[in-house]
Amino acid sequence: MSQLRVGMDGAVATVLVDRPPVNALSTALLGELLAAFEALDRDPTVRCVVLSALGDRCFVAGADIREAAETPPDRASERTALGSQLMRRIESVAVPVVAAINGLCLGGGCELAMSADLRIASTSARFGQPEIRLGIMPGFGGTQRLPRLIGVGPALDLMLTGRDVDAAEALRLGLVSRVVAPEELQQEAASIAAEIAGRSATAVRSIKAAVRRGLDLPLDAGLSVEFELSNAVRTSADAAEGLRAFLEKRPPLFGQAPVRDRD
Ligand SMILES: CCCCCCCCCCCCC/C=C/C(=O)SCCNC(=O)CCNC(=O)[C@H](O)C(C)(C)COP(=O)(O)OP(=O)(O)OC[C@H]1O[C@@H](n2cnc3c(N)ncnc32)[C@H](O)[C@@H]1OP(=O)(O)O
Repeated sequence: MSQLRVGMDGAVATVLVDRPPVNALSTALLGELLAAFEALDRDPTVRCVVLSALGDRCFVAGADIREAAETPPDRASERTALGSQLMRRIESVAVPVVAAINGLCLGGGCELAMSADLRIASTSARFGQPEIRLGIMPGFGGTQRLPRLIGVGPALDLMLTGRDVDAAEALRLGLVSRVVAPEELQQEAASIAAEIAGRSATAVRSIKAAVRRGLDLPLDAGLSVEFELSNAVRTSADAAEGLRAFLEKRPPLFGQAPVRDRD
């Protein structure tokens, strides 16, 4: 039975994890998530994705410990590789992914949240990389993404102590960009996604591409990526429409999403 609920609301796709009791990432669930994001990335009608989970107790409480304990050590790397591949694939989706963290976001769950482009949380959310408590370490990208998001010191604090932090501290650290009441979370995520989906798809995709490609580059090379993409956007039909609409004091009517040529 599927452990994901994938739906569409206009140009916004929603991916909800549904694997009680804690939405632990089993190999099967990792595979379902990978297939879902690959399908969404091929769908030109999708302009933004919201990733969340059902209920208000757990976003994702980590990789499945029970499955891990039953996994022979010589097979463990297959699960780690699949988890890491999923996080990288989410990052490479052409449109923005908004993670709406509705509860416990631990270990592989925090790594999943960090593969999204932006994260919002409910006041009941908690974040951590407690792998060290189990005698293992993050393996789905946490040691690489967490320092990039919150700095080396705070990242090592969380990974070496295994402590978790509440939503307020996650906001202060920069791990999330907004915190709202639990009952407001899904609506907040939906309105952020709808706002993004209503913008020029060409400009939205180019901004994400420039940020993602620039993260791994020296500044001058990153500026070249921005220059290339910014010029392409500037000469797009959406740019002409956007500038004209401003001068005519009316809302712009942006065009269809560009068909993505697989890189
Ligand atoms: C796990 C490693 C997998 C990879 C294989 C090894 C390769 C090594 C490389 C590692 C690469 C993987 C990268 C990711 C790793 C991880 O994510 S490790 C796991 C990180 N998460 C945690 O450590 C959280 C563990 N859970 C808890 O701390 C608590 O359960 C909770 C989430 C805070 C909830 O607590 P509480 O409300 O008290 O309920 P519990 O009774 O503890 O739990 C309820 C039931 O849920 C089960 N459960 C909880 N977490 C998990 C989980 N991560 N996987 C599977 N099952 C989980 C728990 O056992 C309870 O079940 P029952 O006893 O049957 O009721």
